[in-house]
Amino acid sequence: MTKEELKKLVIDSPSKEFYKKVKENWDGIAKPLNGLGQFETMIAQIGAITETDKIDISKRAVIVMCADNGIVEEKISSFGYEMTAIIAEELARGTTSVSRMALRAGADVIPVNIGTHQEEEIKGLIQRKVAAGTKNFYLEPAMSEEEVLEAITVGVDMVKECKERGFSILATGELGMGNTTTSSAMAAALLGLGAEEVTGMGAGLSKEGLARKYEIIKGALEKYQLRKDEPLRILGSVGGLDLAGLAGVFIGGALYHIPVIIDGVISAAAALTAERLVPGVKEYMLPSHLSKEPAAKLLLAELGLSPVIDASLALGEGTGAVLLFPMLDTILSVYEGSSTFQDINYSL
Ligand SMILES: O=C(O)c1ccc[n+]([C@@H]2O[C@H](COP(=O)([O-])O)[C@@H](O)[C@H]2O)c1
Ligand SMILES: Cc1cc2nc[nH]c2cc1C
Repeated sequence: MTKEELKKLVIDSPSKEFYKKVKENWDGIAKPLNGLGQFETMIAQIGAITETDKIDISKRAVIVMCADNGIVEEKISSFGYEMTAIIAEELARGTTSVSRMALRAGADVIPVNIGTHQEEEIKGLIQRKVAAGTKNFYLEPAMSEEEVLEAITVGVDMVKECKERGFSILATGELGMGNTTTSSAMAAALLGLGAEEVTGMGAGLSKEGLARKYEIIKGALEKYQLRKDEPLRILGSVGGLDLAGLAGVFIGGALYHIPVIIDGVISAAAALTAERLVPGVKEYMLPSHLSKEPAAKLLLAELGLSPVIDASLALGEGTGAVLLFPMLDTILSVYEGSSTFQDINYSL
């Protein structure tokens, strides 16, 4: 996709008619009005996106974008390129946290190599490598504009393929050491905040490590002088291939009318980037959990979304997003099978 094609994308609003129809179905169920709170509106939103009041989210997947970040060379993470490769292999084997959770939740795992550092192919991952990791953004921009656009296109295309394969809902996930630094830097730029307001411990850091992470992000923000309204330049300067790919997944969800679940801080940074790139995309997003990373809350608030799980998760891979599936299943069992006021011969 070119920059011009991206700019020209127009997103239709999800169907107001089906939103209303689903809400009316909820209101007919013999329970307190809006008793299932935000879950009722989530189901209505899914109905509006998929244009039906017969909600079916049985064919589901989590897309896990795997990539490396050159910024790990600045020791902002306790782990380096080797750990991305190790966990990516585990992902391919089905032995990572998200693999286990997806298995239980009835979701397929779609692991995508959008840019790991090693030259060798990681078997079992879908090969969509845009580059062998990004550049160290403390020294030079992480990616060229062409790379950013190519990574966004990978994400959009993955959703197109999922649509063709009959998936009706998608969760987002990622894997890549250093990506809480890229996400924090992006959050600071997108929200106009300082490094200390948005930066957390990532996958675990010492006190000194955290202080260095602040300094690196602060230095980059000074270096690039990013404005809130230039999402493409923000991605290229301090972002990552996983983030750009996930922004593409959110855009793809809106284009192909598939609800896309946001995961943790990296996914949330990609979600806000997608909305800034193509306004209207956020209507196709579902929040899941509130990551322990401080930027997550700020990013979700900017999108006007409130997560339903608050459990200090800080794992990534799409684990929090996958956790929403069994919750939605439980809620749908009420939507599909509960007695209505009519069934109990009660008129409101
Ligand atoms: O999703 C989150 O909110 C999240 C929070 C903390 C850590 N992570 C995961 O940990 C890795 C990044 O941690 P770090 O410290 O290397 O930036 C990456 O693989 C993420 O999937 C993810
Ligand atoms: C072991 C490990 C597993 C992960 N999964 C996602 N990010 C990760 C980071 C680490 C360090």
